[in-house]
Amino acid sequence: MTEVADQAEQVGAVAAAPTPVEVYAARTSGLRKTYGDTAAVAGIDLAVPRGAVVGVLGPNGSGKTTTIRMLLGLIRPTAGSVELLGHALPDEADRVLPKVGALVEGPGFHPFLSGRENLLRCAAMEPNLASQDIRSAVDEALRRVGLTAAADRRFRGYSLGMKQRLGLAAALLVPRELVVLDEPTNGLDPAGTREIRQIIAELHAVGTTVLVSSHLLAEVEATCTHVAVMHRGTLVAQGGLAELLESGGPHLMISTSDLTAGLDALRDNGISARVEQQALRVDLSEVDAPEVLATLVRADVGVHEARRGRAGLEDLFARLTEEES
Ligand SMILES: Nc1ncnc2c1ncn2[C@@H]1O[C@H](COP(=O)(O)OP(=O)(O)OP(=O)(O)O)[C@@H](O)[C@H]1O
Repeated sequence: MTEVADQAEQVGAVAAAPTPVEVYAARTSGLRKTYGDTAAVAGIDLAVPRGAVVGVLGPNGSGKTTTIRMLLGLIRPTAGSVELLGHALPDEADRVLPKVGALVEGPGFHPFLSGRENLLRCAAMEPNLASQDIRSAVDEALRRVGLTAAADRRFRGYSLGMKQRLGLAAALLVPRELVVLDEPTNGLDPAGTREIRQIIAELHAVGTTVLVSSHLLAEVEATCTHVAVMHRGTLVAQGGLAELLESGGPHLMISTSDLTAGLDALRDNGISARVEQQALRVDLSEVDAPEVLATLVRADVGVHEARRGRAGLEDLFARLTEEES
């Protein structure tokens, strides 16, 4: 497992002077939540580096939402601790939560008020927003999520995607140091999904840390600098996306004149291979590329092209969360 914590600890050690806690926007230690006999989250040490865009991935029921709710102080952990922007939760919640924007399931908007009216109510509760700035902050947040035209319609009539956008607008009412988004693309069409990607990129560009849970691996691969993979309430991997993908191991994709003959030749020589996208795919963790090619040539299998590939996030995710059965 590639540990972000290790890297961050090293950064802290080299920098020496600043408080090491500043390396993280969020950190948990032994964080656990049980419901009866079910451990929704089974004691995790999550480390979210400042300035990163961290994608929290995991199959249904793996504990993503429960983790996010504990991070935001919405539910109380059974055990373990949470630190946000260097402050312990829940003791220092009042100090730190105004700096954290969040989009979590079921935002409590009023169904009979318009989107704008709902946001005005949210804005009035923001301690870091002066009353004379409320109107312009609401207008800007509505514009940013593409809701200006629908701003004066009742929330009750909003589509799921519009409700998501309004939740995001509430999270973005004031500049935040950390933005936490639970499944932000839920209910959005491809254009809406692209807009969320754009908003995350904008937040990242100004140094905001973003923690985003998602089922969409391609989305995470395109937007995130780091990933945390959850499975059955545990954290099975966390770290920089590039390093984690690298740890997935390189492979060779070979186009040949005869896939079946190629597959047989490799297997006869103890090299495991499979057919993928009309090519032979050979894992290079136990054999090197020249040996693979020499084996094919010896068996008189024509090699048209051979190129090294890296495991994608989908491969990595499948490997980490495969059921043992
Ligand atoms: N309030 C609760 N009472 C009982 N069990 C719960 C409660 N909340 C969550 N769980 C259980 O805890 C586990 C983790 O749920 P959680 O919602 O955190 O997973 P998730 O990864 O967010 O799933 P999904 O991707 O489906 O949203 C599941 O088995 C779920 O049924």
